[in-house]
Amino acid sequence: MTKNIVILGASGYTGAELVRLLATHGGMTIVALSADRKAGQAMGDVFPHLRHLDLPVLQKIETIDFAGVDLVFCALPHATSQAVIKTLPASVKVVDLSADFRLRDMAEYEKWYGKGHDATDLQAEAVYGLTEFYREDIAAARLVAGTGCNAATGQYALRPLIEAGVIDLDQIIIDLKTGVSGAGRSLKENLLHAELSEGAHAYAVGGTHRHLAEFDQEFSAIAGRPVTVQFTPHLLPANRGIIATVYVHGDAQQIYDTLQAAYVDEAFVETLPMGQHPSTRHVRGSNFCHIGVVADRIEGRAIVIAALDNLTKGSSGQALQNANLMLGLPETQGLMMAPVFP
Ligand SMILES: NC(=O)C1=CN([C@@H]2O[C@H](COP(=O)(O)OP(=O)(O)OC[C@H]3O[C@@H](n4cnc5c(N)ncnc54)[C@H](OP(=O)(O)O)[C@@H]3O)[C@@H](O)[C@H]2O)C=CC1
Ligand SMILES: CC(=O)N[C@@H](CCC(=O)OP(=O)(O)O)C(=O)O
Repeated sequence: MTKNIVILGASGYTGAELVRLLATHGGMTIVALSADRKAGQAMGDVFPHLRHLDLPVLQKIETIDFAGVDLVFCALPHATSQAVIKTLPASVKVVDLSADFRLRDMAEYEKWYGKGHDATDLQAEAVYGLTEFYREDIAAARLVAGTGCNAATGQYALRPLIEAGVIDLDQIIIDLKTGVSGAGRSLKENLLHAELSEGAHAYAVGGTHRHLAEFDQEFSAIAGRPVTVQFTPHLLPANRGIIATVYVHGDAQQIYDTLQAAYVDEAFVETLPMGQHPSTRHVRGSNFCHIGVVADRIEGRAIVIAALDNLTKGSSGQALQNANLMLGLPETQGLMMAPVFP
């Protein structure tokens, strides 16, 4: 018996990526797909790369019957997500891809997202969705909050190092580059080809990116004291992929050994041999995160580089990994595809 699945926001990038992943999963059946402006259209017309699949027509959320549904992937914008999830039957498990349930401190949510939370009771039960670090809680959860894609990349590089106490907690710089699909499919002037191609630029400079709230929350919890990192994202003229170059103070070999030991049994997080470093090209379309460590020429400093695909390990792949756990399926089911290269 396969599990009955609904994808809300299926006409967006992460929703479409979920459909792509579920096409070969084998243990989940899509029973409904939602859209807003594109409701009424066939998924294969909205996304011709999915044309070969036999899929339900896109429909408005309010017309979906959730009886018999095992799990909902909610790939809606922030704020819309919480308004919808709080109306779902309590029997339905939910993996939310938005930021609505990531932050435990509601004052922090209001500070970074500009409005109060409308589902604080649900927030209190939500589990943060970075699978490798919350595995047991995720398996038992009804509601899992997918992480920010930039936030995931930085955390894979840093969490084991903060936990092991092998880096200076007050000297962490995350310099991150991301492809444009992280911004979603809606039309925005700053995402036009002419604004993006043939160049790269920083954004949210000076500690203003909302994923800092996730870094603050998670790193401070691990360290048991406030940890504030410097973080600057850059937009690349690429569709998929995130690469974070993280500057830390600590012994490079010890840093390497710590990361290697932390991830040696993980199916999706690969620590490259010491001195090698990753590329977004080698994780594209896959659920893998590659991590590399290089000693800096300055004694006592190291560079840790992490790369993943924002639409797989950074969102939809992570969401499916979590859903597998929540539904009692093998964690890697439907996710072991090799990256697309070149
Ligand atoms: N893109 C990424 O790499 C990542 C995204 N996320 C998060 O995942 C979520 C989805 O992102 P993404 O797929 O990129 O976004 P898109 O903008 O590509 O898609 C948004 C989806 O939500 C639907 N939608 C928008 N407004 C409403 C509404 N008021 N009521 C009902 N449906 C609505 C859209 O329908 P329609 O188009 O038909 O109007 C579309 O299906 C967001 O919260 C995002 O922050 C998280 C990590 C990474
Ligand atoms: C390229 C780009 O714009 N990327 C987005 C992050 C995408 C993501 O993780 O989304 P949410 O946190 O919104 O869910 C950004 O940096 O704001």
